[in-house]
Amino acid sequence: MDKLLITGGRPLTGQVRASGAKNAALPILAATLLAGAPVTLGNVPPLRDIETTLRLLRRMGAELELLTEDRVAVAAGELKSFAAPYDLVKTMRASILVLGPVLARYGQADVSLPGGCAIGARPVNLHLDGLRAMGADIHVEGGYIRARAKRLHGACIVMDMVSVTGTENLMMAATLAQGETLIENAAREPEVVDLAAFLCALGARIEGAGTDRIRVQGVASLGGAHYEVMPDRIETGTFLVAAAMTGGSIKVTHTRPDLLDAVLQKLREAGAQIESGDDWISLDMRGRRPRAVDLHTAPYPAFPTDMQAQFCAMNAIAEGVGAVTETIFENRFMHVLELQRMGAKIRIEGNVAICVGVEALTAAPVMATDLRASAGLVLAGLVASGETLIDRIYHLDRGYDKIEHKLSGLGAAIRRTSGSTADATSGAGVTGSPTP
Ligand SMILES: CC(=O)N[C@H]1[C@@H](OP(=O)(O)OP(=O)(O)OC[C@H]2O[C@@H](n3ccc(=O)[nH]c3=O)[C@H](O)[C@@H]2O)O[C@H](CO)[C@@H](O)[C@@H]1O
Ligand SMILES: C=C(OP(=O)(O)O)C(=O)O
Repeated sequence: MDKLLITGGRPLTGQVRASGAKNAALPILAATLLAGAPVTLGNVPPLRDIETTLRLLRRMGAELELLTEDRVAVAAGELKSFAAPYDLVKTMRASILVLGPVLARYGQADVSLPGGCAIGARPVNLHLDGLRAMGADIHVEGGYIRARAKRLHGACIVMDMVSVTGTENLMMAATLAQGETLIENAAREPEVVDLAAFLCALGARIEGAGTDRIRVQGVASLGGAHYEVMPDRIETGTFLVAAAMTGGSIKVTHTRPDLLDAVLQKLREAGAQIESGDDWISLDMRGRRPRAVDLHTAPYPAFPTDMQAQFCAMNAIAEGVGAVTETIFENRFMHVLELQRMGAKIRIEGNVAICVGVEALTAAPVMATDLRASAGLVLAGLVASGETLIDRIYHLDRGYDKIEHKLSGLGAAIRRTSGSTADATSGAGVTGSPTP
């Protein structure tokens, strides 16, 4: 099993390119199942989750061609299977995103329940309730969601909670439903907007994406298109926090500053000097230690839960006391236990992690428990004295494109080790390329 070995203490400097957004590419790939003609996608990040999705699409009968590392052609003319089996779904919750498209287009879908995971229970009741309101007959048996419908019809759906993939599933299903669907209390995340733009490029009629009220007029069929996936705001934010923690100065290119307002505001509070242009963000700490920040996670445009672990790592070595409140997932502080092992002074009170910053962390062997917890540990390793060994980095590979290459390009001492040996060359074992 691969691990990351990091020697802390080097300020990050230089320029790094953001990859395409995992959380936009996953629903867009699922949406290709709605397309009646071939689709090509660009800026698709080469990640483990993308590989899994491509495997799932191929298993269902889609024809895939990897044009370059980040460009893929998908022809999903006629599927031969309407099932998303457990062996693929168990590794990636986003597989639930095939439910809406397949049901809408083929009138049947059998999707394995994704189950709980390290960050919380993550039920899918809102997805199922919304599809039922659109006329689907849905049973959950043997761990599978079995959904049937002659043709979905439009409905007015008020979502009890803001759900990103819930909104995406219902919006995709509504594109081929009979009549109008109104989704109230919809997620406003930029990835929902990117998916809507892709669906509109296929011929869907969607208004209001990016607001909490999305209106979809169903059409009889969708065509094909070429589409470029938006940049990854969470990867961008992760690099910026890494620079802030190490007292560095970096520029992230091919990104979207307008999508990171809440994150940039907290970095400014921490003492970072930030500048931005249309597609770049620069951060300069001028060698200073960051100040601890208070924050609350909440749906977009508020502070993203997917950046919470990285800010916990920053608070761990910051000056002062910072309180981080997690309001989205009930169990998203797994990284705190590992940070404590590196000397962080953090205590958890309910859904708040209160951190008294220490001057330095010390390296320790630590265990990655989920995707962003892993990112938090990588950042801690970049500032800890000594060599930090991070185990179970397959979580990290789900969502970060060649993170060790990108960080070493910024001057970090980080390398991947394979299997039981801890002496592999830098970057060995990168599993980034999608292999459909
Ligand atoms: C692939 C993808 O885009 N993943 C993102 C998506 O996950 P995901 O879409 O799974 O997260 P949701 O927005 O659905 O979850 C928000 C909250 O709603 C609850 N809930 C959700 C659905 C449901 O049917 N019932 C229910 O109770 C969840 O348990 C959670 O407490 O949004 C999360 C919140 O921004 C991010 O952390 C994930 O990175
Ligand atoms: C929780 C995340 O992803 P997923 O919903 O795919 O588990 C994430 O990207 O931080």
